[in-house]
Amino acid sequence: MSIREKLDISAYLVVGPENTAGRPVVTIINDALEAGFTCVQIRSKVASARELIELTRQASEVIAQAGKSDDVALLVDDRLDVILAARKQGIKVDGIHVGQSDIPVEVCREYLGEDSIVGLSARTYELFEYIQTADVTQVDYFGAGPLHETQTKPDCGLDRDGKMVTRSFADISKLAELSPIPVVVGGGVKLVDIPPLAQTGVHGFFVVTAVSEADNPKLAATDLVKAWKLSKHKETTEKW
Ligand SMILES: Cc1ncc(COP(=O)(O)OP(=O)(O)O)c(N)n1
Ligand SMILES: Cc1ncsc1CCOP(=O)(O)O
Ligand SMILES: [Mg+2]
Repeated sequence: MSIREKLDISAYLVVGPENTAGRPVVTIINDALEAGFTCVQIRSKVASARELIELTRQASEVIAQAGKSDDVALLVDDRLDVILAARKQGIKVDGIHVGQSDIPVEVCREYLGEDSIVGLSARTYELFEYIQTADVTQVDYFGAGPLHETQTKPDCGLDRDGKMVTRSFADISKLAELSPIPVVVGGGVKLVDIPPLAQTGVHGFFVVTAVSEADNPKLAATDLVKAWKLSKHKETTEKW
């Protein structure tokens, strides 16, 4: 089974060198892997292409060292060029995450191939209509949010009138119900948000700050994974 078919976005780390309070990105990724995170995305708005390729190499190696190359997907935000260059150097990169104004998903699919993962950020305005009508034939999951305003992405959730729209748990439940593909929610997600988020029916959460800027990233990541699993377990047992 390809990693695309196995994709697990339940605990998804997004990280770049500008988010780690000076610590190496690869150390944060290692902590998250040990804690049970299931998906990793390299995202940097400041790193050069060469730096991104190197970060991707290190991330791929640390996933391999943990014996998780077939289970934990490694994606890069925005940079199709970086992924293609990394692959050319023999680095295992599993896919891309793009937003509404990035390279179109069809182009990503064409260049990356059928076994790769293509994630897409949902549009902010008229979100519910969009999620039901968007062409998702080339898309593996929607990224949605923000749950809360966040410094990591100040333009996140800006509506057409420039106003910030955060999503309530009721909105997110509706999103999970209407979306034809899995949804992962991020933007200001903290430990306290995990139990209600798990109950909405989305497939997972993504975080930058809650792990990569924590005093103890491994402990923070472990608590997030535990909270998600416990909430999901409770949901299953309560059904019976
Ligand atoms: C999992 C996930 N969801 C959403 C985003 C945001 O992507 P995008 O809209 O392209 O914005 P930037 O991250 O490029 O600023 C994401 N990266 N990951
Ligand atoms: C919504 C979003 N998309 C990419 S990064 C990001 C913000 C993540 O927020 P936080 O740093 O609070 O986890
Ligand atoms: Mg983008």
